[in-house]
Amino acid sequence: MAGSSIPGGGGGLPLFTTEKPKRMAAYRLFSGTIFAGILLIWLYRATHMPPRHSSGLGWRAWLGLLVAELWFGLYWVLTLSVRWNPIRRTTFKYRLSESYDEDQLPGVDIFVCTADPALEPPMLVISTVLSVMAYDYPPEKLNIYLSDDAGSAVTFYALYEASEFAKNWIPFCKNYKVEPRSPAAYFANIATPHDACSPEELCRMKELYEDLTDRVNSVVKSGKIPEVAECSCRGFSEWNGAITSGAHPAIVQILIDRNKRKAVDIDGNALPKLVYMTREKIPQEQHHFKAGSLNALIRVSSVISNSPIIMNVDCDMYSNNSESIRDALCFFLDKEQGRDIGFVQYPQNFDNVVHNDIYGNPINVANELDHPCLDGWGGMCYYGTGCFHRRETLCGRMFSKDYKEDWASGVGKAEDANELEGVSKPLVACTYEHDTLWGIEKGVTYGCPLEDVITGLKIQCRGWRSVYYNPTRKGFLGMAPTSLGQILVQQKRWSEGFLQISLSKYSPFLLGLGKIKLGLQMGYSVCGFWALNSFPTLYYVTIPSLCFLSGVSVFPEITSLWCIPYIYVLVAAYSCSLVESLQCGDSAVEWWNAQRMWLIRRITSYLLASIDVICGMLGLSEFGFDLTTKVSDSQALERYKKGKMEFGSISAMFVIICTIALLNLVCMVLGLGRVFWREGAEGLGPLFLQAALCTAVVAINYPVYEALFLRRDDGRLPVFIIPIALCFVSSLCIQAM
Ligand SMILES: O=c1ccn([C@@H]2O[C@H](COP(=O)(O)OP(=O)(O)O[C@H]3O[C@H](CO)[C@@H](O)[C@H](O)[C@H]3O)[C@@H](O)[C@H]2O)c(=O)[nH]1
Ligand SMILES: [Mn+2]
Repeated sequence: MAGSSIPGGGGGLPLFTTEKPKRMAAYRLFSGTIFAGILLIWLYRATHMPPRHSSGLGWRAWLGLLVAELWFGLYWVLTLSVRWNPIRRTTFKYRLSESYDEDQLPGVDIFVCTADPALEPPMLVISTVLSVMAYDYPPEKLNIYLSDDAGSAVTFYALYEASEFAKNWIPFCKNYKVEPRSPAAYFANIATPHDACSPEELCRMKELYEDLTDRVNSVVKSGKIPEVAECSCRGFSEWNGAITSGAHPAIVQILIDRNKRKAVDIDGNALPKLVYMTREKIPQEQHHFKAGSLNALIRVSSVISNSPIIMNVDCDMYSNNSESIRDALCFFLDKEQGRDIGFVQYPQNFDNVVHNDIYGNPINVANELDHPCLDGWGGMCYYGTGCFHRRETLCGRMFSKDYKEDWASGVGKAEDANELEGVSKPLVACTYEHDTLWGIEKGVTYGCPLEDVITGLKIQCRGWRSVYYNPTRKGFLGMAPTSLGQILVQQKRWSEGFLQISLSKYSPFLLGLGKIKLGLQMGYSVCGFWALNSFPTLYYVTIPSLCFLSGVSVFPEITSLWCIPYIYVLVAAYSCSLVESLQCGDSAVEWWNAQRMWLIRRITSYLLASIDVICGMLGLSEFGFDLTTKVSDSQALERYKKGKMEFGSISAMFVIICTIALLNLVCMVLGLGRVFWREGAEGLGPLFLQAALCTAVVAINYPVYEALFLRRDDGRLPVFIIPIALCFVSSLCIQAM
């Protein structure tokens, strides 16, 4: 069957629509007034410079603040790009099924990546695998691949158990229209049996799941594969030699093979194909982390199923909506508007964040505003998980007007599983990519901690559009890290990756010149320059406070008219941000917590990221990928639920946080004391804005003081950090006085 034999969208009707919200004019006007305020602030700074040889901090502080305020203002202009032009997409799945028979739908290859059975428990991994196996989609068209970078027999065992469990789980999901289809998530939340499902049926399923959990977890604990399993699945024989996570041969095992008679569920329906893969690893060869495994998956799947659509998820990101494939296809298969759509990205949402999360994890504003704006500029970025791609796009194809996708390609390959395994193995040998374009022009790009974003940008520069789709029932739910240390490490990886991209030849302004819209280039740069916010922010939360301590005024006096732009810009920008958060579904507390996290991230993760990028450009360091752990101990979890910040193991970043928190506390107390003691309330006039800034920094840092002085649990900050921080604080204060 040729691709062209498939008819277009619903008898000519579009398979999706795009809407623009009204009332953007008011917002744009409002932004204009803020910008006017920013201009006035710049003007004030430029025209009120204290004389050069004035005493103390005066003019040097002034100059620094000028640079900081210039940066903040320009950065704010960048952020307008992710407010200017939001759009909203709606799909029509019924039209898709009206115009395509089930057997005309394209094949879909789904990739799941895991890298460490200790940080990513096998039960978590297989729950994700089961959730994507149970998509509402013809199973003959569905192929699931698990890449295990650790080459762990235990993970393989878990996948083998999952392949057996799927025979019960998939019909259960489909018969009773269960949501979500990750068994872990489903059984964790279920209060009452599903309407259509009898209590006995539910009970039976639950028992099967509990048995599965017990078996897998006991193997995880003992590390020994049961003999029964070894006998019934020949794949285990691959683990005969000495295998470690850093050194192992290539293994490809097809666990469910549609050509086998056994590969049906308990109702006799076909099961999706299920493949386990681990790339060959030897210590002296680069393996390129997740990007490397995705490229290996692209090659292996090209010989086993070669579906025209590829979707990939992280192992902790289960499918929460069984219709996501059909939704995504509404974009690709729309005859008029779908031809140049290269990928469809779903938002990242989290399953494990609690209400009023202390880390401000809910990223509703990003999901409800920033991303729809990127989409409005024709290019949501690729976030590495929860994304549907055309295989061809991912493999480097340029968009051209006469390109026609062969949606029927790949289906029904009838080769023997043993043969396919044999053919695939050499494709994932660690030398396979030598002298090829893999990681450069083909597949996911190497050499950057944000391989996904750079890959997405390149695809857009090859002429493809991308789409952001955010349905009411979330497509995917993942796990957010719930300790401060973990979050800061993750944020460092991201901001470092973004900055690296922005300063390289792949910068959206260079690579995208003339290929993507200016708004999109700016949109990329909002995250692209995250890291550079560190220096001005650090400056802003130290120098004015130190000046306050020593009585040097660096802002206009409260009675001066020049105060108005400062107050207006601050009040307007912050109230706007609060209103946006509330509108997008965050609570006020979450907003406040997110502001704190902004400050903390900027002075820690972003700072270290900037330093690392600079060192990297000088050839002094190389990037690594610190995996985010998906397990947390039960006490830490309790503390998280109670809204206590979890500091955990000591890190240099915590020293910075404490230093800033203590510095501002000292400056606030001593500074206010000095003013009132020497000059009384009037003395505050010239220093009012500084006092307010210093007090705001103190107020937002409350959880830090709590963790330093008040808490006694294991998640608090270790006491010995206080003298270290105080050393820094006192030396700064002495210099300022
Ligand atoms: O050598 C590696 C390292 C990681 N992974 C997998 O990559 C995924 C993401 O890793 P994780 O530690 O969970 O990182 P996060 O910070 O949570 O991931 C976010 O950030 C990454 C880029 O930094 C993106 O690739 C992810 O999609 C995005 O969810 C996981 O499935 C890992 O198993 C590998 O397969 N091989
Ligand atoms: Mn993750």
